[in-house]
Amino acid sequence: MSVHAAGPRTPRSSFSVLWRLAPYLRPVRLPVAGAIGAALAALLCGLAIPLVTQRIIDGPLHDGDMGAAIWLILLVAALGLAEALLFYGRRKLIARPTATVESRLRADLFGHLLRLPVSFHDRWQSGQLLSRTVNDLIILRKFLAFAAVFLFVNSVTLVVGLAVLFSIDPLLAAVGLASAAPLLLASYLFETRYKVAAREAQDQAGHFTTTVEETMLGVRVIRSYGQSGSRLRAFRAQAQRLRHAEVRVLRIMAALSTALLILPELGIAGQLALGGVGIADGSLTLGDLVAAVTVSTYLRWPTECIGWALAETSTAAAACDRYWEIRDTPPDLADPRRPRPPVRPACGHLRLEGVRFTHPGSDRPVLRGIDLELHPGETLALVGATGSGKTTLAGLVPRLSDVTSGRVTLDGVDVRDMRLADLRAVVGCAFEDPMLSSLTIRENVTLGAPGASDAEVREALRISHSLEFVDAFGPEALDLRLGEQGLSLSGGQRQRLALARAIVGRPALLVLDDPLSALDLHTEAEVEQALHHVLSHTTALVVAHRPNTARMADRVALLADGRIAALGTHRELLESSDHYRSLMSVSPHWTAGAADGEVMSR
Ligand SMILES: Nc1ncnc2c1ncn2[C@@H]1O[C@H](COP(=O)(O)OP(=O)(O)OP(=O)(O)O)[C@@H](O)[C@H]1O
Repeated sequence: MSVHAAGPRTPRSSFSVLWRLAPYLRPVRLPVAGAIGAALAALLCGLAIPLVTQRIIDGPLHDGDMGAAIWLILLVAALGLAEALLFYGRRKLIARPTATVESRLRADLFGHLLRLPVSFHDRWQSGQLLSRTVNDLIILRKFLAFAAVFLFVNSVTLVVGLAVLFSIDPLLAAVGLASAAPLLLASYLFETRYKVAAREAQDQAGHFTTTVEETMLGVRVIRSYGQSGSRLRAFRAQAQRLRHAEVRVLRIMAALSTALLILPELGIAGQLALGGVGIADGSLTLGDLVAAVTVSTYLRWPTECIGWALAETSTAAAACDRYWEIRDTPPDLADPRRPRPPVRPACGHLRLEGVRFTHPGSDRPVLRGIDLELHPGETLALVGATGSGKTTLAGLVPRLSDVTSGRVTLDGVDVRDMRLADLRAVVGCAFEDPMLSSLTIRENVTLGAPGASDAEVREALRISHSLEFVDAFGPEALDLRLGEQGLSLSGGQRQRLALARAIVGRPALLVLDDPLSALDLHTEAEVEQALHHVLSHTTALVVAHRPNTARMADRVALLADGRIAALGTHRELLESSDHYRSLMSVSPHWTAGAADGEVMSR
């Protein structure tokens, strides 16, 4: 089970984190600029309304000229309508580019995840990856569509609004400014706390997703061990932690919002008091006071909005940080700079030379110097105690991991010098855990050989003894979509489909990691018989636990203490190696008969 969930990295300012999105915004800069332009135009319309109101009060209304007033009133209505239309235009313009940015970020993240080594996926919780691929990118899209635009536009609104206030009356403007300044300071101070809380809530959401995902995938085990109650308790505890984290975020936001609400009201009250004195001593007109209060009221929303936008910026920065945490992990299984062309036709000549391997994060080498050669067309069974490193060794051939030192060559070419696509076209793999996707049977089988014809698919299904149960699904069986992870099939059926997938492209080299473990002995023997026919033309490295599989091989390599402890035919090893005999559960006096094919159990 994967367990890793990275914490926040060295804190950096929200803006420097979010700046990394710039390359994604560049291609959509025109509609984004259009949306910002529309928002600024809407702001100008909104700010013009109090100035026209001032004119109406101090002009036509003061003089009793209703004819002139009508035109100005119509202008106010037109400005209001234009503001609403521009508001609509902004939303329409920003929707498509931000959705485009979101989908590009997601595609790049997903592509990167597929290039990251198996060891990365072993360490990371799948729920964390899921929540970063889905939730965090939704947060980023919403930030770009709303908060980022509002932050910019409302900052401009505040500056322009204060300038308008100063043009009406400097004293009233100073009162408005005095109420806005502490708000900006408070917003800045809240930002750091908010960012930490937002990051914690996002990490908790990732843990939560992991729990739900693991529970759904392991529902059979949970039910069969009567663990539903304990899983529910664990789920509730996690939901509680998520709730606490989210409540913390909301509390910080509530405190900030309260400050944002109260201070502008106090400012407007101050303006009314001072304005009243000004009108009384004649230094201010009624129109000036109405215009100043209207502008201040108008500025309440941008002020409030800046606080909200800063909080959203913190949330988005935390999501962005989580996104780049994965993108910054280097894919260690990249294509070489100057790939060597694959040998054509491939012979399947495999050599392991001085191969050593230590799992990342471990200090204990699993393989300590493996030298092994598989001649073209040869089948070699790899045998060893559980945990001896058979799967690890088999995974080095298709480069699921790379050797720590030494090298693996295929037809004389180091596999690290080949393009991954070229390598995987030559090497077919089947593992004990047959991962099937929720695709059709045909798509699952032709995963590594997309051009395979129906006849080739059916032949692979026949060899893997899958044809019978596949045909039982009906005439359109190949187009039948499997349930998630192939759960609508039995374990043995899934293994047989995975085997068909490995052999359908007739690869030059097959790597089979105990792919028949879920079959009954009788079916296994039949599949092996059919496989034997295929393997006579193909080089095969077969991880084997059962004597039947080992007996089918031309040679057997015994892996112990990270080295090849014995190499020979099944019969030779039965005679020469106590360790091999004990692994094959054969007593010494059985060896000759066993080698000739008598029944042995695992
Ligand atoms: N991702 C990993 N990180 C650290 N150690 C690992 C990792 N995967 C496997 N190991 C360790 O490497 C060793 C070899 O594991 P491997 O799965 O290759 O053994 P195996 O011979 O195939 O076992 P089995 O027969 O039970 O399938 C084991 O001790 C295992 O605990």
